[in-house]
Amino acid sequence: MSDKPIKNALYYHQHPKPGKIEVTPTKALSNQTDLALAYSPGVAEPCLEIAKDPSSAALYTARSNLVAVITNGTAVLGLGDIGPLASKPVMEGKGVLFKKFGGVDVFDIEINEKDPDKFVDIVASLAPTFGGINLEDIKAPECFFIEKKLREKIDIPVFHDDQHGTAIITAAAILNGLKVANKDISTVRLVASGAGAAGIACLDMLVEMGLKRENILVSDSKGIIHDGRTEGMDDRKQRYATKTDIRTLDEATVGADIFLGVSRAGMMTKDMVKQMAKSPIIFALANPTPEILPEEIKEVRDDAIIATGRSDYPNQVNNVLCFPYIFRGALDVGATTINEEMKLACIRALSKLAQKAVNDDSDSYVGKTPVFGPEYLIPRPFDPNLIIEIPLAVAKAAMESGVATKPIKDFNHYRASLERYVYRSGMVMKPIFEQAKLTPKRVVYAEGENGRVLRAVQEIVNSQLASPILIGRKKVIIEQLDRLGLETSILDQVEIIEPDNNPYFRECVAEYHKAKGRKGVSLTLAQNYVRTKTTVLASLLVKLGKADAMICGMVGNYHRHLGHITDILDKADGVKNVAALSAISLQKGVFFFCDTMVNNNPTTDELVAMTLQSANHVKRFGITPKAALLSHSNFGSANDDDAKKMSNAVSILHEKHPQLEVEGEIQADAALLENLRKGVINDSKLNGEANLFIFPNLDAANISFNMVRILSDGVTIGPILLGLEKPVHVLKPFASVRRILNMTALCSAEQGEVS
Ligand SMILES: NC(=O)C1=CN([C@@H]2O[C@H](COP(=O)(O)OP(=O)(O)OC[C@H]3O[C@@H](n4cnc5c(N)ncnc54)[C@H](OP(=O)(O)O)[C@@H]3O)[C@@H](O)[C@H]2O)C=CC1
Ligand SMILES: CC(=O)C(=O)O
Ligand SMILES: [Mg+2]
Repeated sequence: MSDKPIKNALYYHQHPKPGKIEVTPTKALSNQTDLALAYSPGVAEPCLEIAKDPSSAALYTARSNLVAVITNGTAVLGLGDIGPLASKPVMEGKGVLFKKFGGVDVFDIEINEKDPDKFVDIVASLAPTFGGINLEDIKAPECFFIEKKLREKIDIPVFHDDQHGTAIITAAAILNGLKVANKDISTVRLVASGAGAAGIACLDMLVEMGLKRENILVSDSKGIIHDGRTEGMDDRKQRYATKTDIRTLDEATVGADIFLGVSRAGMMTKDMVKQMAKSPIIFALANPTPEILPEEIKEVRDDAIIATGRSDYPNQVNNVLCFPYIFRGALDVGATTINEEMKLACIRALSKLAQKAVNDDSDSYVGKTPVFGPEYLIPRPFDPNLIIEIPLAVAKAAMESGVATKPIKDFNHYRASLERYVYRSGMVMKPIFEQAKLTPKRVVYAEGENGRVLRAVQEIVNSQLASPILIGRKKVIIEQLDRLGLETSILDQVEIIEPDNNPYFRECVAEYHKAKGRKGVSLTLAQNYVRTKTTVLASLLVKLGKADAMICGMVGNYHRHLGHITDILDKADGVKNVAALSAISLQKGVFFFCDTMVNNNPTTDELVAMTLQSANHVKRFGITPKAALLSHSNFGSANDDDAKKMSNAVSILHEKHPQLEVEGEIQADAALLENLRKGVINDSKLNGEANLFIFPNLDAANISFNMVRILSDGVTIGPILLGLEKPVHVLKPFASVRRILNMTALCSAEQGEVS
């Protein structure tokens, strides 16, 4: 790695506050009564209940959803024994993944103790706090002893992620790789580099799946593990000590079908790759730098099936595909352990999920459906099916194998409860990103010198979400990239348009003068605007077809930007007015608000139009729109003009668009709560909870959205500008890098002609 991405990673970890996680209370503590319940005297009641019946801790505390990620820092990724303190970013990272992907709460615990007996005692003594223990990055062979002892001592699931998580994912991906290569597990020859925690566990699992022990050669830091070797051996390595004259990895790879790297960076060479069998399966899983990089393999073989542990290559074989979900399933049934049956269920579910990706029409997410094959052996970490299918399979296996203390009675209900995690994890943008990568557009950024824009552009270039065009001074952009620790090489894939040296200057001025000449803008003034107002220039580039979409608003006033844009760009065909749609992804789901930015007091017709436009946009997220036209009035309970215009708009929508689930005029609580709604009317066209709120005026929409945004910890998207001829979005000055990325993806994902 050069030091630029490293600086970027340091910035990420440092801002907006140090680290990656925090602890958030789940109960209000807002008055004297709350205080008396949460703390003394009320807190004594659950304490006494738990003292009487320990299982009631699951009812009165966070224990049953709380997992400890525990390490002593002796084998941190492939970085070696860097100690417990230095391992903390990895452990916090595991915590984030547990929470984001599986809804599991985590305390990361870094223990300064290498003695295995003492370490076991410390961890075992923590069991009352947790519903499960996830051991992480503890070196072999101590990790085997530690895990075994802990499993004997405590009756909550103990899982060593580097062993079993890695083994589960690797087994699923190798089974699928063999299917793609059309090879049989019982006859293939495998060479492993690494016989530590991950290595031995992967081999044990593959043997359980049918790989012949005699077809395996393993190498560690002392060379090939062979019969009679004594140096650096332990019981587990001994099981893979083969009768062989081969002593080096180089010799071992001749004719091998599979290479499994769970050791260190750079252990495999191109020469080794060359001498492997036809369609070799090469899993270089060391983190952060694999045993060999995919591009090096591709230089010498075009038939290799490749996986790494990283997210920037296809086939990320990483235990993140396992631990959030296996724990989710285990915790949900109160499993006392994670047993072989649960691990096998996880392997089968993972492998099936990837194989299912064959033109799968059932996928409710729009955008590219990955197709099972050499570049897609295993689901991707953001696959929303993981949180549904894996815990279901694990929970069933726990029940069938008799280790579930809280068996699930209704699996349909359980499935539905898992679906809610999909939105919690910010996966709402997934279909948009997938579509964006298929149809990347030329997106022009009016504030191309802005630091957050440049950070976003780095990711946009890396992930090929769009072809960025930056408006700004090249010299300043380079200085900014350097200051921010970003790669200046991204500029190879970015077009820069300098306002003072603009190759389209004449065309832009002519176009602007055409639009504004009869509105008091002289030719000289037009020249001045094109040179000095970057939003004007960006809009002109879109108008002239030099860019497909635009993003602005990092500096200045929203309406001033919007004014410049609407001076130049037309509305889409048939559209009367533009409007802004803002979304927020909350624990309960994703909710859309319209119009949060543009129209002060929309008319009935404008409300109808914005409901339809918003509903179309909601569908782009793979979500069925359920619209509510909100009011202070509930189905005629008030009789003023504001209530009537909402009611009239709903009548038009019911008549002309009967397929749309829409209701109103309706109060916000009745829009969200079906029971409340049913108490007023019994023929509602809206089922369940509304997710698209259309407001009677700008004040109501803007105030409500900002209130929800600040009072919740939701991920916000937007404002999405609806109704223009081209995708153009005005952000707010506080827009984060993530927001810019999301809005860029929306621009690229917009269907329609690219000029
Ligand atoms: N993609 C994924 O999901 C995962 C990847 N990993 C990666 O796998 C690697 C190993 O992790 P883990 O098993 O936990 O660590 P361990 O420390 O338990 O094992 C490391 C293994 O690598 C071997 N090794 C170290 N240096 C060399 C060398 N120069 N030549 C040959 N072998 C060497 C060690 O040999 P010896 O036994 O002689 O010390 C040992 O067998 C790491 O890079 C880690 O990031 C781990 C878990 C999950
Ligand atoms: C992924 C992981 O757990 C590791 O590399 O150690
Ligand atoms: Mg690890």
